[in-house]
Amino acid sequence: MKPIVQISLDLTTIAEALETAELAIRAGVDWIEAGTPLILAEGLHGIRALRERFPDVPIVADLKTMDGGYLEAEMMAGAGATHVVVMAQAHDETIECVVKAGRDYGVGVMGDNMAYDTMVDGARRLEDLGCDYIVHHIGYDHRRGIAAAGGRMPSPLDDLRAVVDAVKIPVQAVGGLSIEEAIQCPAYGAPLVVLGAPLTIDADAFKTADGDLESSLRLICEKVHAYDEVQR
Ligand SMILES: O=C([C@H](O)CO)[C@H](O)[C@H](O)COP(=O)(O)O
Repeated sequence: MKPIVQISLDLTTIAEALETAELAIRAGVDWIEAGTPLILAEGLHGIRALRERFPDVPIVADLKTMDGGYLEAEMMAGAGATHVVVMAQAHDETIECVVKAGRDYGVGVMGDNMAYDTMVDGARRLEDLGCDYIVHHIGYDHRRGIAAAGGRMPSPLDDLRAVVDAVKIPVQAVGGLSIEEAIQCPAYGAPLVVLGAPLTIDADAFKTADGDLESSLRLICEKVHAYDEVQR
C-alpha cells in the first residue's frame, strides 16, 4: 500500500482538534486520529465534529478498547469513525467482538500491542484474531518513566522490523517518534506513519505545539509520500 500519514490529535477540546486537523489536512496529512484524550474529553461529539468538518477523511478513534468491544466500536462507527483501536491485552472475545463490529459497520480494526509481554507475539495474536492493522506502540508513560529513571527511552523502531516480519497486515509504529524516525517507518516496511506528541502536540500540556507546524507537517508528508508502495 502507499504510505499514509496520520496525525494523532491528543488534545482535549473540539475547537483545538478541528484547528489542528484543518492545518494538518492542508499540509497533506491523510488520516486524522481522535486521540484518547480527545475521546475522553469530548466523546462521540468529538468524532461527529471531525466527521462533519472533514466528510471524506478517514478518522481513527483511538479507543484503546479493553472490554465491551462491540458497543464501543459500534458507537464510534455510528459517529463517523472509519477505524477503531482494540488492545492486544484484551481478552480474545473482546478483540473478536471489535472485529465483528468492524465487519458489520465497515470500519477497519487496528490492534495495539502496547504493554504485551512480547510485542511480536501481541502483533501475531491481533492478526490471528482478525485485526486489519497492527499498532506497534511504546506507551507514553512507560517511555517517559524509563527516561526519568536515567534509562534509554525505548523507540517503536527498536522492534519494528521484527513486528513487520511477523505479520502480513499493515503496521504502524507509534510512541514518541522524532520527525526523522517517523519518516523512516516505510523503509522498515510500516506504511502507516503516525505524527504524535513530539511532532505536533506539546506532550506536557496536551496543546498544539508552538512553531510553524504546518510547514513541518508538509515537509514530513512530502517525504513519506515520496516512498513507493510498501509491500502489504
Ligand atoms: O495513543 C497515544 C498514547 O497512548 C496517549 O494516549 C498517542 O496517541 C500515541 O502514542 C501518539 O503520540 P506519541 O506517543 O506522543 O507519539
